[in-house]
Amino acid sequence: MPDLLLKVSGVSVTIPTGQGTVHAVDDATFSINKHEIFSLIGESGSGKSILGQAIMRLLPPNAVFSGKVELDGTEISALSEKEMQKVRGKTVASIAQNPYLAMNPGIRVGTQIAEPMQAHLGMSKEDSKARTFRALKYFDIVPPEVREREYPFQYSGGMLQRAMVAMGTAADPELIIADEPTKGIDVLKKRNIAAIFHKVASDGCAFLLITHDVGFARAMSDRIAVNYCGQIIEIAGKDVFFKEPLHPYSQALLDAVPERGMHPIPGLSPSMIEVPEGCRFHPRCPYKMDRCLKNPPVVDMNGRCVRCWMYA
Ligand SMILES: Nc1ncnc2c1ncn2[C@@H]1O[C@H](COP(=O)(O)OP(=O)(O)OP(=O)(O)O)[C@@H](O)[C@H]1O
Ligand code: NI
Repeated sequence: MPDLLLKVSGVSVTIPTGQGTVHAVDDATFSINKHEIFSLIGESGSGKSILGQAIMRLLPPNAVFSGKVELDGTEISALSEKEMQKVRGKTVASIAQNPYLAMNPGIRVGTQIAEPMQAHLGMSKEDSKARTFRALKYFDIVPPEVREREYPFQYSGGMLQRAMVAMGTAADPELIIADEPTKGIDVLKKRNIAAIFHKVASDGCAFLLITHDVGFARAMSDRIAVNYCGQIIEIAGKDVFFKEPLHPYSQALLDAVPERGMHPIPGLSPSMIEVPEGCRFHPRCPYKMDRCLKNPPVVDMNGRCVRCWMYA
């Protein structure tokens, strides 16, 4: 048995708004093993980021959470906010999407990297400084003694991105949640990010990658989960998934990537407030049957899961 790290069981999140209740996440169930790179893909607005926020306990204040999240045997969804603060950054860290927003422009980069080590690992200033030097060198931000003292505006975009990863990994977390790490960056920088993540992963850290960049997910992941309209509709090993996606939405999603002819998915993305009854994909599905108006079961085929009547 692989070593279980994160277990998410029946997690749902709703957010009340002036227009109605947003069903952002519905019944999310999956797990991530130690050292594993697990990607959550799916179209914009399908609830990927909210699921990441639910795990980190960083949801919008009015969001309503239910379900259970366990990390390394601890039920983190039941911790007090104070206890959760100790977990955040230490056991599970997130890497923000936009380094320009995530870094404090008025504080030296070295100080920002050292801070989580002092806060979460109780390291002395000297030790954290030595580790920061190592981290800067590790991520090719050189010379460290100069770069450490610089402010974010003195960094290039790529360097800032690497500094963000250095910040996220400074306290040696076991799991990193990276939401859209390739958003708005060019192919070359994307390769850099992939290389950095692989490097961190090979040192034993697991990843939850949240992305609608199917190519990036393919290059990075051990396993893939597909999100549609707030629900995970398929979970599979990367190779089998790309060879033979089972859920009709997964098939449509892969047909929509440039390498496969960019065939658009027919129909419109559903509302997250008035979600379709039964299978949420049925209004757009070419294989629709009568029973698709009822909630489909999650069919488990030796660890490969698909939420679809065709396989029930
Ligand atoms: N603070 C909020 N208040 C109300 N609704 C929200 C809030 N944040 C997100 N939502 C809604 O929750 C749903 C899921 O949003 P989420 O950001 O998780 O999607 P996503 O899959 O990450 O999309 P993207 O790929 O564009 O980042 C959307 O319908 C969104 O409008
Ligand atoms: Ni998002």
